[in-house]
Amino acid sequence: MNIVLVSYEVDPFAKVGGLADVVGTLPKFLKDKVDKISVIMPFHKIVEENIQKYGLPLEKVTENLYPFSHSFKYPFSVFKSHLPETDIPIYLIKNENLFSTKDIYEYPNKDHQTSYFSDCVLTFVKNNLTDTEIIHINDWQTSLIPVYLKNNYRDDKVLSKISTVLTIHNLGYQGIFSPEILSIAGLPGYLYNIDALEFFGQINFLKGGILFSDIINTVSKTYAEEIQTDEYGYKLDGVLKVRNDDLYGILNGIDYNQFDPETDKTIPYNFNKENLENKTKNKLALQEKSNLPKNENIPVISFIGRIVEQKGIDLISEILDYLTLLDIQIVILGTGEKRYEELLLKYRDKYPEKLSINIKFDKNFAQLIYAGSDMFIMPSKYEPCGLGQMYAMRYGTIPIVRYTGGLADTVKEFSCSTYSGTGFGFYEYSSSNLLIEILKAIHVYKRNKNCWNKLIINAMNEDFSWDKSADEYLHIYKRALAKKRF
Ligand SMILES: Nc1ncnc2c1ncn2[C@@H]1O[C@H](COP(=O)(O)OP(=O)(O)O[C@H]2O[C@H](CO)[C@@H](O)[C@H](O)[C@H]2O)[C@@H](O)[C@H]1O
Repeated sequence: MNIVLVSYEVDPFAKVGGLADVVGTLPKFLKDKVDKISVIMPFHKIVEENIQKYGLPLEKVTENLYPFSHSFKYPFSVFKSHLPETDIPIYLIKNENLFSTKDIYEYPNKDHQTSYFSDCVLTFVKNNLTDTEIIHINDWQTSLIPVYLKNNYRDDKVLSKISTVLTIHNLGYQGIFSPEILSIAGLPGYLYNIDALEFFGQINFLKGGILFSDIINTVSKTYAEEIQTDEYGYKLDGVLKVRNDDLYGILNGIDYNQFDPETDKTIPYNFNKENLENKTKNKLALQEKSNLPKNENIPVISFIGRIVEQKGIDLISEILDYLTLLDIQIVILGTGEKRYEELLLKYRDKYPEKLSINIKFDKNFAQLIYAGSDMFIMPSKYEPCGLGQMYAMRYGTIPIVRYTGGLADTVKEFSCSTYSGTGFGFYEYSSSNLLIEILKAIHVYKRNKNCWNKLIINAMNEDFSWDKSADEYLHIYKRALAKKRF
């Protein structure tokens, strides 16, 4: 089986969120189960910096290629590196003008950029990766690939043989643009049709991915169900229901080798279940780095993520005034919507002894937070899978979540009477529910140390490694090969 994964983000070449972790890790776990696996992504500006930072190789594979169908007849070149500590090739598609922004999602005409990229991928595959059997695309940015395949290249000797799998990491982002994009992208006008890419008078790239991919999956079982409902479907629930037979939910894993508190070189003190004193030392280091008073008895509650409504940031901001009355400290790391960033910074100025607000992207600081906090909050409005809660548990930090999507599939409600479970959670999306769960957790932390320590052990005993999920991907790849939709 020869597989090519295509993504806009791949860790460590370019990372904004969880998509990069998944595409940067999954191939490592599939490598020994398939004949060949490679990854393709855009050569974003940040990639050059990260290649140097991580000491990765870079060689030019080809240049002066032009996309077959796209109306932008700009040449592109392809460079090759590999995923760290593996021989898995990653091909980087380079065009000076289209992938030049500092932030990878900053380019003003994203429809031009992503459609150009999608057609370049297929041009490169046809020229250089002719034995490809499956293209595994991720999210709306790469969703035109199956659309090109099933419409423009259905008679092509190489490309017509390829099956496609689409992973939806977040249905909230769909790539909706004006209909002119069809002719710019060199796609047939008949696709402006309710049974194809038309979506309330516009063109929806993700809808194209859903309709034209052979198999679709999302990143947890619960989210796969939720997106078929009006509440979570973002107006694509009907289309997803049509594809219900080909829709799977496969929980993401995390890289247990890279994210291991016993060996992680990015944290000051390594620890394990038998040596939790070192977790406390990380807590003191975290307090120092966060400019908070150093005191191991004050519970530290953290949040890491994109500061957007999806992550329940509105709930957090609603209760900050109340939380600061308690004997706790809060550390927030993230970037996102300006209005929330500014609001959080205002609170930080009001309560500098209690709140540490860090508006930046910093992978090493994130590791210190996972290792040094006591509790990790993720009160998401919706959460396809969520990786933060898994990293937190791996580092003995107790998740407090809203039971939705992957959070419902990974966090088990803790009970002090049976000493079972791994965290705390609530169902109805409200700030008072979040507050109640935080208060419950603080109560256990302060009043019942035995119970809290058991909770830490339970969380650290969970297994979210990729092995099982990689087998499930193998299964859907086989199905995709068997089931080509024409
Ligand atoms: N400021 C910052 N500094 C350092 N690190 C930061 C950071 N902000 C975020 N991160 C890191 O980015 C990742 C976020 O991953 P998540 O899965 O929690 O959310 P995201 O919404 O991006 O992903 C989407 O895709 C993934 C993958 O499928 C799904 O799990 C998820 O539900 C879906 O919303 C984590 O590794 C986190 O540590």
